[in-house]
Amino acid sequence: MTNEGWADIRENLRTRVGKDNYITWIEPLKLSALDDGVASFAVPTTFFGDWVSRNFADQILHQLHRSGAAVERVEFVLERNAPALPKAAARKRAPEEKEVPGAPLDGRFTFDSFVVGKPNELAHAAARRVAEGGPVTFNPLFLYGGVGLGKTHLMHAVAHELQLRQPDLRVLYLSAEQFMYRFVQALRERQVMDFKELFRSVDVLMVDDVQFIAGKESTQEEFFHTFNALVDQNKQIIISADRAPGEIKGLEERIKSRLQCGLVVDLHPTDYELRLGILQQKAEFYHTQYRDLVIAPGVLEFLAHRISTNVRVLEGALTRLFAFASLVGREITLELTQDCLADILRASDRKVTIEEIQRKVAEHFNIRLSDMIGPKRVRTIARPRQIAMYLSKQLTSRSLPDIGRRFGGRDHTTIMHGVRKIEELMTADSQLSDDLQMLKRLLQG
Ligand SMILES: Nc1ncnc2c1ncn2[C@@H]1O[C@H](COP(=O)(O)OP(=O)(O)OP(=O)(O)O)[C@@H](O)[C@H]1O
Repeated sequence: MTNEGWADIRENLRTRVGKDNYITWIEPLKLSALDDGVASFAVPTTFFGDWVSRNFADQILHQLHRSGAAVERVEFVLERNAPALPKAAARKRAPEEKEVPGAPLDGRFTFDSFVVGKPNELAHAAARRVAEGGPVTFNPLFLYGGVGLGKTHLMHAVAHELQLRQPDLRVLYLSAEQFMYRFVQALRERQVMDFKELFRSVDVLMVDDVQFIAGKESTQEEFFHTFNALVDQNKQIIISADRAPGEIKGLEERIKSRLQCGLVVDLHPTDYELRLGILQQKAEFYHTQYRDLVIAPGVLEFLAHRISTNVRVLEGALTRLFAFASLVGREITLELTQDCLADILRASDRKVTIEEIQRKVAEHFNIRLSDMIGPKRVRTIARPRQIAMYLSKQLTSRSLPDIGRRFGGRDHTTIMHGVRKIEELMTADSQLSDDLQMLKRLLQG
């Protein structure tokens, strides 16, 4: 195989790893040798080689296999050490194949790089089961959870794994938005039959962020038929959304009920241990990149504690921290972390809302949420209401009139009275002060 042959194969990787990854990591690779089943690629730096090896080696190998090359292993060698490829090497043509035109998969989103903890263990186990590619046991697998909790990561991991285990499987991953876009395009170009045929011919269909089609009638209709056709053929479907099927407003009832037919699992917000695990994994990786950087004890723990919004923010913070520390050539201390990430840390300070406070307090005292804003004056209701007023003053930056408005339009003097009452009682009543401590802990995460 020549570098020209490699260039053809490389093109197939473009759709799999995404444009950005392709330009950064795949395009610069030069095939330098193909001997004894080992394909050697010349890379500009050791870090570059490490990264490509960790993230894309499997896919490169897979594509080489598909092209018919007799390769068992790929390796990445520094450019200056790399042997030159003989110019006259034979070239094998890639067999004609009908590709399933899905969205690109991110090569970094694999099961290996997914850290499992209590909040995501069920979703991970379900995704793993599907990735094994055995008989379809639950259809669809419906994954849901808040922003940046790993839904897309898990879906891509399933797709990678399936493609590795069963290269001939037609796996189609795309977002609901892309599904709609393609459908509209097919309508416009009068190619709806082709569209239907394509979507009904896949073995595994993955649709990310399905909430997007809520309220879009004809797209929903088409999605419904595609869904049914695939389920009828016993083809696996994986769907993700930001909330449970029943809670997606604007989604037709018949779709909601179909989506609930299989296994519905949620990714819970991360807990401290999971965040720390993710940070440790990423830091370990960065160490291979910035070998001289020292990270002081306690820094990762500090970040895991302070940044509880989502994993994407956590990752961004660590990337910035390592890049910054390597630029200034200093140890990553707590102080440097606080300086470098001041904006992220500020934005991540947990913001508690009055509604959340009312809900938690109502739950804690076993009263109705509506009583928080209602007129009842009996003590069993009035006292929790005052506690909620007190916590609203303490934990949010809202003014008294503003808090009053959220407590059923009460006057700011009523709120002030409530706050003072609790301050007074709290010094003498240890039960009350325990309740307050616990509620604060619950609310502040
Ligand atoms: N458990 C985990 N282990 C390692 N990385 C994770 C984990 N969970 C999330 N991430 C990382 O966090 C980032 C965001 O994850 P992902 O894109 O999968 O989120 P999402 O749930 O699809 O969010 P959105 O709803 O915004 O699309 C990714 O870089 C992903 O690799």
